[in-house]
Amino acid sequence: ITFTKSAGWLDWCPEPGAPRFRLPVGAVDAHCHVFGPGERFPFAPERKYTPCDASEEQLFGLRDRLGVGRNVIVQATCHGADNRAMVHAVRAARGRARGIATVRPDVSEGELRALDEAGVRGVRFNFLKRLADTAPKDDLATIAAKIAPLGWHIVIYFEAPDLPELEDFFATLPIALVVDHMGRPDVGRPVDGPEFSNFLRFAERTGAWVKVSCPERLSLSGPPALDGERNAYTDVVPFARKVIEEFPDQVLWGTDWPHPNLTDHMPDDGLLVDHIPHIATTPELQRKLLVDNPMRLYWPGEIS
Ligand SMILES: O=C(O)/C=C(\C=C(/O)C(=O)O)C(=O)O
Repeated sequence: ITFTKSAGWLDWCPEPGAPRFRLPVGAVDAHCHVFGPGERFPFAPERKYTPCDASEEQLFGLRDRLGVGRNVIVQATCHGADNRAMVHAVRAARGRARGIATVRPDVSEGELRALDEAGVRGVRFNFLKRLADTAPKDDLATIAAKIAPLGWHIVIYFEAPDLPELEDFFATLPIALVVDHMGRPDVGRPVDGPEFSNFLRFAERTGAWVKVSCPERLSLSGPPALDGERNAYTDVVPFARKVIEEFPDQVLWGTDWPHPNLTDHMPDDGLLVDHIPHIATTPELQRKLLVDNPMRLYWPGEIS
């Protein structure tokens, strides 16, 4: 089977620059994906975009180039609930990766146990209509109840305007929550305005973990060419810095490689690493963000 990439698709950066910021040993890229390869792991018929191929070998090549130690590989919506590509990549990492799956409410206990044995530690609920048809809340609650005995958590991907309608449902879920990309705030609004304050209150209320990832998705000021500064994405910095300083023990970082559905530019992953000291401004905050927090969530048995 061959697949044609969606119109306007941007491939990931083939030669990311070496980061100036040295990641601490054992740093975890807590949000990344693999795509296919399509001829081996076909993309789902119900997908809403068709990506390029992005294999585990290429992901691990980036990991090593950036100085990352481990990965959390999140099932991409283009694969629907067919987790084979993600599971293959997690297994290929030989203990240096965990997985986040997509499952349907009729998933069996045996299927969940097999995913757990492979290194999966959670499922993702996606609320972006451009990515997937969101399952009814009853189905999501069914999935949450099924995965709770495994000690898994739920990764939630939503946009800031949708939080008020979703917040009470999220608060009823009986297991830990991990929020993708800070809940996608509108960084054109004030960081101390009602919208982001509402998000911070939600994180406080639910104890949710927060990924301070994807400045390239959220920025209105854009990549370095426009800013002229190495750290770029300067308009996202206050939001990420605020989350890190409010919840230093509940934040995670990720590259989001291979960066699906970016339209105006493709980030240099080395630049995304150089963004870190601008948002986590001390070695202690960097260590929590990059090592301590993701290890506690994904490799609790390996914390020395
Ligand atoms: O990679 C991301 O986290 C963001 C996006 C896509 C997905 O997460 C996905 O398809 O699974 C997006 O915003 O298009």
